[in-house]
Amino acid sequence: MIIASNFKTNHTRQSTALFVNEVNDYIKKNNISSEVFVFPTATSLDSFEVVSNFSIGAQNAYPIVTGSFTGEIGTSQLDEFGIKTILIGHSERRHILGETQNKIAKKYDFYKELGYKIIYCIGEPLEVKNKGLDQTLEYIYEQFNEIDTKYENLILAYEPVWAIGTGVTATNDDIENIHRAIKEKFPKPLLYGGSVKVENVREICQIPNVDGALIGTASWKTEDFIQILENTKDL
Ligand SMILES: O=C[C@H](O)COP(=O)(O)O
Repeated sequence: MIIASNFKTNHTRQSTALFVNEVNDYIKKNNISSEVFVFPTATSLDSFEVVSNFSIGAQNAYPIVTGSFTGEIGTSQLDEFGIKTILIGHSERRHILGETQNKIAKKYDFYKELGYKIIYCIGEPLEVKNKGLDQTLEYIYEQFNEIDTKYENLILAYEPVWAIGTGVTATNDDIENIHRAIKEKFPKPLLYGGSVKVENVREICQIPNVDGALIGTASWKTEDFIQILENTKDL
């Protein structure tokens, strides 16, 4: 399984370090074989010493080494901490921060050329979901425009926008149908994200074509994230 925690705009430098160290200890002591990712805020990135199946990634970065892009970070800031994993295409960046598909594709190409592991997010808003499965898939496929889906270090994450941070998880049938369709077209590891919780993570991770979960809200307390890892460790 692949289990990822996206901190979004939560946690401080200090609480991130406590979280990462506790999770690392748990993974080590319990021989957890899942691939685990944590995406802290940019200000909380650091040179954490973690086991090989645990990676710290960037929630976002600009496609540049260094330059004049106020408020952004580039690869020289990521290199300082050995960060080689990045989230691209998250719905909050698409819909709240206005990243277009073209900009996302440029960022994707830049980080692909550098060999980063990319967790690439796709997902539809409620008004699209309400039009039915065909239109939902059509919308999702457009989010692959100009994206090299054959890239070896690519992990996909299907996150319906209406399920993110709302407490409303997609139904198992919805997840199964969408994951089957995406997987047929793009055979890459595929995570589900959107109100995954301690209580439902195991069931969701057992749906066919679900290779893990990308979790926000329910992953921010150390004990909850550890419980999520515990609930999925044998899958
Ligand atoms: O990146 C994570 C997703 O946006 C899911 O967030 P959530 O678990 O709070 O719904």
